[in-house]
Amino acid sequence: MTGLHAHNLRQMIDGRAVLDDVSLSVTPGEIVGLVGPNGAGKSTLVRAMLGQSRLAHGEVQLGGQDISTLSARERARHIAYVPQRAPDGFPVSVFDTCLLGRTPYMGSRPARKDIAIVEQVLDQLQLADLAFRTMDALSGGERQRVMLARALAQQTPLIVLDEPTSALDIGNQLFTLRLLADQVRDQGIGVLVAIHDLSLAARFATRVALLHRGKMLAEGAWRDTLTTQTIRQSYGVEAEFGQLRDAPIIAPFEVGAS
Ligand SMILES: Nc1ncnc2c1ncn2[C@@H]1O[C@H](COP(=O)(O)OP(=O)(O)OP(=O)(O)O)[C@@H](O)[C@H]1O
Repeated sequence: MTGLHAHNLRQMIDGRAVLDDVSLSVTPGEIVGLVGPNGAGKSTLVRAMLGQSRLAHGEVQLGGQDISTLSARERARHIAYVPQRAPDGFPVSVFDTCLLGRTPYMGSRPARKDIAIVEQVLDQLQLADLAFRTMDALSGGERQRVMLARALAQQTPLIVLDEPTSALDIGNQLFTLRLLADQVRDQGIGVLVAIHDLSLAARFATRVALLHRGKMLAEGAWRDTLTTQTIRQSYGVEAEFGQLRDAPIIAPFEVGAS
């Protein structure tokens, strides 16, 4: 059971279509970058793809099965989710928060293997020094990195992340995207990441999907998806394109272009 496929999703909120005939897939070995302006429907689509939404139309399939027919435990063995906002104010240690990622595999208590995996992930994310701090005693960026650690500890073939770099400094943004790219290359996992930074999306995503007002405006290689015209239409800005070393740079210049 691997690929995640959303077919023709339509979701209504207060009589308005917040997702309108949206299809999107993520399969092992790729990073799909989901971009679009505020309110475009990225988080709504992410939640729908996790099987958490009531849809007016369409279906989400995980490995060919309707995701809504799978138990929470089955889903959690296949998809790890990093939410947009890490919950704050709960006095649980970083270590125990990451251990929650092992829940889909655990009985009533963690096995030695679960502990070892959490230790390894905390080392990998350079969070070992914070392991016994409680989540409510962390900065916003630290909490966000712990949520990523929890997802990695889940060891799933798919990871879905909703703006995992929004609270991170530039070093940790790069570290996070590189780490995801390495996991895709070395472990063959599939990643769906909603992200605002178009340069990072273009640089790290194997495919980019641009959502605008609940519809999929463009999807494919970043050069085809993120064009002067699609950025103008969706974000209302004039963007300039450049390249530094091998990295594409997409910078907004003028507002009010739509
Ligand atoms: N519970 C709700 N009640 C009413 N409207 C909602 C609700 N949840 C989401 N919406 C609306 O649905 C639309 C899509 O929201 P969503 O959070 O998916 O956007 P987004 O692309 O993730 O935005 P952002 O980049 O700001 O995080 C928005 O117009 C939002 O106001």
